[in-house]
Formats: sequence, C-alpha cells, structure tokens
Amino acid sequence: MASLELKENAARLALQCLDLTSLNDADTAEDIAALCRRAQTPYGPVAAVCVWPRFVAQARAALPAEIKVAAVANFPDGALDLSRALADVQAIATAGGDEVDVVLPYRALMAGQRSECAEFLAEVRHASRPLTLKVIIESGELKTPELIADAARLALMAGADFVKTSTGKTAVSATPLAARHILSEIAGSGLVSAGFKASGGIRTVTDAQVYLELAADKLGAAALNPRRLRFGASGLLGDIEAVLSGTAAPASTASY
Ligand SMILES: O=C[C@H](O)COP(=O)(O)O
Repeated sequence: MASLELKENAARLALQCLDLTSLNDADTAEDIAALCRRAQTPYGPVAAVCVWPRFVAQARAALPAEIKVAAVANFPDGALDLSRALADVQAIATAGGDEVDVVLPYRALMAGQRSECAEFLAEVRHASRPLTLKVIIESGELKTPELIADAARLALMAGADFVKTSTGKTAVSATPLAARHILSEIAGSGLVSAGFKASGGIRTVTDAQVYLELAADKLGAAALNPRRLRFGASGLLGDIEAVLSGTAAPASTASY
C-alpha cells in the first residue's frame, strides 16, 4: 500500500480514536465551546472530548451523543487522596459525563504503597460505574519497565477500561517504550475489552502511527477502534485534518 494511503488510514483511525483534550488551568467556557465545535470535523467526529469536571455539563449539552465526554479525576498530581478523587468522579457523573480519566497515585506506588493504590483504584472503579474508566499511570514518572508494568496490572485488576500513559503535565509523556510495556500487560491479561490510551506530546499523525503499529502488533488489528484504543491530545487534530485534506507533506514510512 502506498505510504500516503497508509498515512491517510492512520489519520482516519487517529481521528476516530481521538480524545480531543483541553486541560489548561485557564480554560474558559468559550474555550470549551470552541473545543466542542472542533470535535465535529468535516471528516467525522472524534471519539471524545476530555475536559476538567467543571466543563462536563457544558460539553455534554454541546455535543451529539456519539461523541463521549471524558473528564479528569485526581488530576494531574495523582495524590493518594481518595475523597478528592471520589468527589471528582461524583461531579463528572452528576454532570452527565461518559468517561473518567483518573490519575493513579503513582508516587505512592513508587514509595511501595501498592495495596493502598489497589484499594484507591477499586473504590474509584466502584464509584465510577457505569462510566468508562481510564487509569493514567504517568509512565514518564514511573520510568522503570517493572513499575510501568505493575501500574498497568493494578489498573487492569481494578477493572479499568483503558490504561493511559500520561497526564501531559510532566517532563516525559507517552513513549513507544512505555506503550510497549503497557500493551504487553493488556495483551497478557486476557481481558479482550481492555484498551490503551496514549497521551501527552502526540502532535502529528506520524507520532500516532507509531502507537497504531504497536497496538496492532500487541492487540491485533481488530483492536484499532475507539473501544480499545485512544489518543489523548490537545494538538493532534490539526495534523489529522491536514492529512485528510491532502495538504500535509507525504508520509515517509509506515506499515501495519
Ligand atoms: O490527556 C491528555 C493530555 O493531557 C494531552 O496532552 P497534550 O496537550 O500534550 O496533547
């Protein structure tokens, strides 16, 4: 298949799997209105928008049901603060949100508080049902393959629907290496409905192609859909649209 066609296919998949994100401290209602307009592109809808809990009701009212509204909990610091996380979950659910992206207390995990983290996730999972739950493990801070794999296992054992790499607020966000470790845990879990979300620093279709290839390799090509794969990104949509409108530079290489 020609590389340009592969890149267009990647752009289409990335669009279908995109959690179009705005998580700036200074976000306003006008910013979120603009985000919701951007979510409905000439090439089709994104999977979801991802916002602060205080914007969930506005986003839900502005969007068709096919576009999910995700919001963040325990974000971005990932404190071991269950009451705050549960308050975020409650706010998201009450406002009509569809999906919760909760930050794992990753510093607590690094400090050896594994059972506390498991309990935290179990409580968040319980409180967030029936919403989709994504657990942000902050792989760039965990750093080692062992901790990244263990965090992914904890998320999956708690019943997370997705394991998500990053908040986008730390020095290192999604990396292909971290993605490989997380995808291996998802594949090894045997949970055929569990998915992967790459987030933070993904700006181009070429960036996204790397994760599409990894997901296809580890989970199978049938998993390249928004039920199993998401991209969390604030800046990727522009390049997706450029590729789909034919104005982007031709792809160099791609295969999956
Ligand atoms: O969850 C998604 C991230 O916060 C987005 O990060 P980004 O602004 O680097 O795309």
